Amino acid sequence: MAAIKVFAVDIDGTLTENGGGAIHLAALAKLRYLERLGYNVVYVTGRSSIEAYVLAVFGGTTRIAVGENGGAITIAPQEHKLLASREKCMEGYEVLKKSIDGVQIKPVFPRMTEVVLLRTFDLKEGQKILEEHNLPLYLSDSKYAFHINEKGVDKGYGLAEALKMLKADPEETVAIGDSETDVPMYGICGCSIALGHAEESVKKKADHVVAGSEGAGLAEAIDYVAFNYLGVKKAQ
Ligand SMILES: O=C(O)COP(=O)(O)O
Ligand SMILES: [Mg+2]
Repeated sequence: MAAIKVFAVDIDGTLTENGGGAIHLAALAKLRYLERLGYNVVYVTGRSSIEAYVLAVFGGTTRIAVGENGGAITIAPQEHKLLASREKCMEGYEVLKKSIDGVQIKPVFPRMTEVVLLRTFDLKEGQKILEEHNLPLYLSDSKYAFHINEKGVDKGYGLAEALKMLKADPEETVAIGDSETDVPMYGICGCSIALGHAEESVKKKADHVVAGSEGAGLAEAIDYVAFNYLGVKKAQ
């Protein structure tokens, strides 16, 4: 593993204590400390990139925020790098709405490159319908929402763009998350960690799994990296 420079951190279920979004403060304190030590802590989330950017500002971490499941990167209040088209994703939404009952937009903060839906229908059935209509889109489940994104646009793609801005390499990056939407990050990073409540299919794709969940699991993951990759000695 190359020397670590960046921590790519998911938000919901990883930094937050519950589905309601409450931040695990001990984990946030550790992230801010990592930033003080000179590491870059970058949020990579299905939330809006603006929410993640604001969290980075108030939390004291790197002000490059990957949101919308990799479709949007916010680097300043008025500066966003858009990696996908919301219009194309809206086409998929219109098709799904006509084909399946219960397809509803989730009332989240505005999105620039994707569509966010309530988890109120069968995801596999939805994906089948997108394929039947030859739409270059895919559905994913962060456990907090369903996302319609353009094929090829995922957290790994968005993180890779953010790392270019930091002049950092994926090999020098640790990815920490809790759901299937984090797996594309695992695939490109030098070290990947899944939290304890993640599904087996997600844990299998990670280099390491911690016991703790939501927030506490992130704090445990940071300790794991510190002791195993940053040369920090465990107190005897
Ligand atoms: O899907 C969302 O809205 C948020 O999920 P994430 O922060 O776990 O990616
Ligand atoms: Mg998550």
